[in-house]
Amino acid sequence: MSHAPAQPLRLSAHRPLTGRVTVPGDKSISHRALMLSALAVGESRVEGLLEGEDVLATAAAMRAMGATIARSEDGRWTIHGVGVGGLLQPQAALDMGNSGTSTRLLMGLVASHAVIATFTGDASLSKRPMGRVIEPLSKMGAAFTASPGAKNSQTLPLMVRGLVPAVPIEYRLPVASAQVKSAVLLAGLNTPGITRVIEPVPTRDHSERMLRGFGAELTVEEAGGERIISITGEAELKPQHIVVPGDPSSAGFPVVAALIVPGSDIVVENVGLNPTRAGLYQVLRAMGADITFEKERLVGGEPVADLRVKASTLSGIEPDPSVVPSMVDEFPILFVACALAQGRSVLRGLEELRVKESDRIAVMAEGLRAIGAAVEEVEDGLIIDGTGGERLAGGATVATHLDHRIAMSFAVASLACRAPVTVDDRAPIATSFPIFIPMMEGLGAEHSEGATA
Ligand SMILES: O=C(O)C1=C[C@@H](OP(=O)(O)O)[C@@H](O)[C@H](O)C1
Ligand SMILES: C=C(OP(=O)(O)O)C(=O)O
Repeated sequence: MSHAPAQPLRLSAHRPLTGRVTVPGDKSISHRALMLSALAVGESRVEGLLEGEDVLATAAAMRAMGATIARSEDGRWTIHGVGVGGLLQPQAALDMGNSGTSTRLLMGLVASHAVIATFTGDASLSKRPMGRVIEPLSKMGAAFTASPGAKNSQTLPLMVRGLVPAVPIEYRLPVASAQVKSAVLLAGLNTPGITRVIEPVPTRDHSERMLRGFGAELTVEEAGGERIISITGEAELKPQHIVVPGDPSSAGFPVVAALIVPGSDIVVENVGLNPTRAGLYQVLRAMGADITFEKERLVGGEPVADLRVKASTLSGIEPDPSVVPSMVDEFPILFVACALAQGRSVLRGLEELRVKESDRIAVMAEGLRAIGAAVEEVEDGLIIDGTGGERLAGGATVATHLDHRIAMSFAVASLACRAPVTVDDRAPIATSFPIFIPMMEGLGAEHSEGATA
């Protein structure tokens, strides 16, 4: 991706956004569906799998370690697993592309298998911290080796040698990270005895839900605000039929677009609203957003609704930091909403945003300022003085730094600018939301002249 010529993107809206759209499947659930199906004995089927580059990296890695994974023409996926303990030695390095989730969760799986795997990634992923999984997985017995001469021993490329049998641990998460939690639980799957993770702050619980769904023995206790998750190892997973709900993180882009383009009225169908993921919608509603949840239902054991969204006058907000884990990937698009709201927004407790695909605090601050927003960057977040619904100047080119959420956030911001914003490279969008541009066009957004290259 980093070697291809950059493909700029410019979106604009000359009329209200209208219509009904469906966002692709949830990225977090899609990764886990492939991994657990690949460890079950027999054939699992997955509907609604996100066919984004990050998830395809997980599929390729699971194939390289022995699973048979096929997509049928109707978009359903079938996976024949190898059984817990049955992962095979991959014959080449596992290329994780841009995907932190694939890397950290798969390191967990490899940690307790008789496998040596080298993990590589793109320029963005190769800067992201892996110490957070190296620490607990080393305690379980895995060995991590950086390339000879590497400046940093905690970034990709890294070679991981699993240990069989691995050692069960009790691990208190030092950062609120579902990826670290999941890495330890997945390592625990093939580890004798009970592996325990203590979560001081709840994070997305898709791993717990799905591990149980596949038949693993997993308990969750709540004590003094903490969650204690225990998994009994050497589990046998039974194949499942999984229906993946739409991704609430992806839905954030059309939702905010409809809120900020005057007169808009749209429906985003089939959006997953697991409480550990739905913080954005809670915060937007508290800002005055007109969002109604229609046809609330359960899909694949996860709460889902159709979101009806009408353009709204938004007020600035200071969300409680406890909401952060439930919307950690949605802050870039929330910053855009805040830049157009009435009054000041104080968004803090966001230090984790600095270690995502880009430093999302710094990159959003720079881009928002370039398009005319009043933004102050602080160590753990942004303070934004909104325009009160006035359009931003726009006109600038913003750098995406191989970060899909930055690209989509500024493509949406462009809809509320006097002159369109040029997003320097649209390619990263394919990691999580390959149909983002046609979907926005379907709602009435347009490519500006000369920007369809
Ligand atoms: O477990 C997951 O699927 C994810 C967890 C979050 O990362 P952290 O665990 O690093 O916060 C999130 O940012 C990422 O997009 C997906
Ligand atoms: C942080 C993200 O993903 P990952 O960590 O899997 O790269 C994201 O999708 O915003």
